[in-house]
Amino acid sequence: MSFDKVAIIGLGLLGGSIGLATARYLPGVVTTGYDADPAVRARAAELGLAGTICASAADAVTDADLVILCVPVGAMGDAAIEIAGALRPGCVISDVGSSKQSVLAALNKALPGTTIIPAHPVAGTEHSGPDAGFASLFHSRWCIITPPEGTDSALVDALSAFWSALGAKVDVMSPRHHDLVLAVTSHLPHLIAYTIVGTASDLEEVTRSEVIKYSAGGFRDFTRIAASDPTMWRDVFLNNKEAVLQMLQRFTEDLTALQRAIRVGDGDTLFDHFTRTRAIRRSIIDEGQDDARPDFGRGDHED
Ligand SMILES: NC(=O)c1ccc[n+]([C@@H]2O[C@H](COP(=O)([O-])OP(=O)(O)OC[C@H]3O[C@@H](n4cnc5c(N)ncnc54)[C@H](O)[C@@H]3O)[C@@H](O)[C@H]2O)c1
Ligand SMILES: O=C(O)C(=O)C[C@]1(C(=O)O)C=C[C@@H](O)C=C1
Repeated sequence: MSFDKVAIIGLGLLGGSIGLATARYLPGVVTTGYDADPAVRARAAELGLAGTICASAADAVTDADLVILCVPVGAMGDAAIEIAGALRPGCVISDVGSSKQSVLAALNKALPGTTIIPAHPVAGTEHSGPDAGFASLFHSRWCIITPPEGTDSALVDALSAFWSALGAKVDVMSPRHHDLVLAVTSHLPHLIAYTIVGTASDLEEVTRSEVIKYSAGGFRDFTRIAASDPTMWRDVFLNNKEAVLQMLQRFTEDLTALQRAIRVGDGDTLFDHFTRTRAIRRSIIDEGQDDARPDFGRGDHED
């Protein structure tokens, strides 16, 4: 089976990119879109982010066989409540949220008896809004599908095929495991970036203009991440609290160990640690997981 009519709720970076990618790679699929913000709906219509931009969420989902919620994770429940009475029988509900356990719980609560198959394309940039979307966002990126136990495998296969058609590589895992893995690979790095950029801007002996003027490679990369959408990331931390706190505890212990090595002049510990982390970076590149596109994530891309 495959999905012929896809409704996209939330037309920012992710929703817009899904609409553009569907038009490009699945031209036979009909798309509808809705965003709670009228200005976003108007811009989405100008940019052609979906075939039809609807005036209500209920209108957008009426004929859909797949609905993808592309709103901040804290807004998933409300977005689902808005479409509850308008879904046609057999419609599959999915999403793109960065955390999965709380989203699944919110969707189950709002849409009892509906087939819910959460997903998370691990692809994005620090930009948000309808102008940030582009069709190639998902190329060679992982999309993690987290079906609840007992989900019809034909529907999971159909959702996998949809994401593969948009260029993604698909993996399936439990919502709980997803949240633990992403806590260390995505959520903690964002928290660290938000912290270090804030720390640098609060220093008394180093002026803010010096921080901006002398921000060489390392700090500059942190500022890119720290420019990510505040609403999205507030919601991620509030919704993946336990896994993030678990990883943060472990990180703090490891940071303290390196702090001690610096204080006591233990060069071997520092050297061994840096050698191990360099090997991890090299294996990411060997697996083709590095951004192949020059300047990807800095606002420039091939579209
Ligand atoms: N930005 C990334 O890098 C990235 C990557 C992967 C997944 N995600 C996830 O994708 C989701 C969307 O993120 P984004 O970057 O596209 O955000 P975005 O800010 O670009 O777009 C979100 C849109 O949702 C709309 N919205 C909010 N509440 C709504 C509601 N109840 N009904 C309809 N529309 C509503 C907003 O008006 C906004 O236009 C989030 O859950 C995020 O965690 C983001
Ligand atoms: O490249 C970036 O700007 C991102 O932060 C993208 C990123 C990530 O951490 O990898 C951010 C959040 C998402 O849920 C998925 C992808």
